[in-house]
Amino acid sequence: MSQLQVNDLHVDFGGLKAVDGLNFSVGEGEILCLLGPNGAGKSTTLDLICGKTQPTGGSIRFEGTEISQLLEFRRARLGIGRKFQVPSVYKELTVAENLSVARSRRPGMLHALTRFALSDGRAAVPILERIGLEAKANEVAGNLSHGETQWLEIAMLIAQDSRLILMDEPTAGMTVEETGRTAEIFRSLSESHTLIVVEHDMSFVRTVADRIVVMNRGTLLAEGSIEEIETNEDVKSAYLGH
Ligand SMILES: Nc1ncnc2c1ncn2[C@@H]1O[C@H](COP(=O)(O)OP(=O)(O)OP(=O)(O)O)[C@@H](O)[C@H]1O
Repeated sequence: MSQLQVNDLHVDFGGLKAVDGLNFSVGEGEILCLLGPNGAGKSTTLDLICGKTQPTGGSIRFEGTEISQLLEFRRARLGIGRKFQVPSVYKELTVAENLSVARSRRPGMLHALTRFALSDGRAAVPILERIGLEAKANEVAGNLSHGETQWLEIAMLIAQDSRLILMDEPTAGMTVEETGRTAEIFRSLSESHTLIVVEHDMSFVRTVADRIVVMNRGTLLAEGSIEEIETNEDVKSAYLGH
């Protein structure tokens, strides 16, 4: 059964149909890359899934629950995490402290830090090992490189128990080495997490994607493997048309 099912999804911004009858699904542990020309509705689709934007019609089911009318924080509690292009890490806190803040879903940073000191200290280690930041646990987040900051944000989503992680251009601004490391992290994460990734870097997509969904004008244009997408005539003309 699919972990996420999007059916006939719509959103209308003052007459502009940014998402217009979109259908697709994602299986547990799958890495789905969302492609499409500028303005196709990819970021808006992530906004609709995480609850940043409310749809004007259609259904989104996550692990069998209809979530399309739930507020963003409720969807986060159910296990949907969104990584934005501008990282939301606390630059003055250490890497481990950032994980502690993410782990505590209750508001209030002081509460989170106290909890970390008392009980959560060791919980951060396996997450940091997975993401390759274990040597940086006590480093202040403001000192991390661009790539490390992005990985910390992914670690924070794992720490807050996100099972479905949505990412918008995660490799933007990364060096070739950081992009390669990010691909390794994604492949390892997919053993336990589902990822939906909007990404323009086709060599990265080729490395990580289990399946690709191509959007155009708010709707699904094509879906399949990288080979199927690259030879699809509708996809070629949609990109050329822009
Ligand atoms: N909050 C909003 N209010 C009004 N229009 C919006 C809003 N968000 C997005 N749009 C419009 O909806 C359309 C789809 O935008 P979206 O950002 O989802 O496209 P995209 O496929 O992610 O494009 P890109 O690859 O350029 O980021 C665009 O025409 C955009 O201008």
